Amino acid sequence: MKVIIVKDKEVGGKKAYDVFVETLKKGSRTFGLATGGTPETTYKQLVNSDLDFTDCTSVNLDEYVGLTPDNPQSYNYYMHKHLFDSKPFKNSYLPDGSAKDENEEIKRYNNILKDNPIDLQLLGIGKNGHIGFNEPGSPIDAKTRKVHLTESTIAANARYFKNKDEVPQYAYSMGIGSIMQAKEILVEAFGAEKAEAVAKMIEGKVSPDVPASILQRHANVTVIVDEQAAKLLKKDYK
Ligand SMILES: O=P(O)(O)OC[C@H]1O[C@](O)(CO)[C@@H](O)[C@@H]1O
Repeated sequence: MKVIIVKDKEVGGKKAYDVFVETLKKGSRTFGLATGGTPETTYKQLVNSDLDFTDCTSVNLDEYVGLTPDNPQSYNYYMHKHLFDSKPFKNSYLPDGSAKDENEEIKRYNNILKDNPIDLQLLGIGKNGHIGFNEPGSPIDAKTRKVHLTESTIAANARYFKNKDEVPQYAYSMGIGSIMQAKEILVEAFGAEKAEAVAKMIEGKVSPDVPASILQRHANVTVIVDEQAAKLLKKDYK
């Protein structure tokens, strides 16, 4: 893993932007995208740049089950607000939280992933080490599936809802197996509350108990963390 420690999330967003520029130069055209607070500074950099994604495809990691794409708490809405409305892609795919037939929706999304191998996958990390919505204990070879969110994730994401009870209990998430298929992976983590998960991801034992630790087995991972999120790392990454 290549570890880059930056002062704060603003600088982190700029470094992530550089990774996007480099990978576009190499010919990357399919991007796996994440939501949540973490990638916001990255999307801000992309939006304020002259990069053009109109010949690119995006495939998002996850979506809440039960939310329609026009629901302001849905990840579909988030992506339009933070990226797609300013930087449209040729094709943008997200799981459809309002799909009537859940099994069909999962099949549809796995076919999308088969047809659109990801060049660069952007990831955040949950406080409990989740990537996408792959909570601790998730199988490491899983494809897209419906997952039950943990209390820790529901509590963390409640800040986007009126109250905790409004947070959906289930989500569709790309599995760890699908994430590991990406040619290149970029993980971002900012803030002290991510420090423990970051240390376990980079320096801990590889274990399904910390889904992000599986990334140690991927050949091309860059991690961008701010000083707070890096504070429990033992090795020197300068
Ligand atoms: O970036 P946040 O809001 O701290 O969330 C951590 C991660 O959990 C998720 O929200 C789960 O999908 C990711 O998208 C995100 O990067």
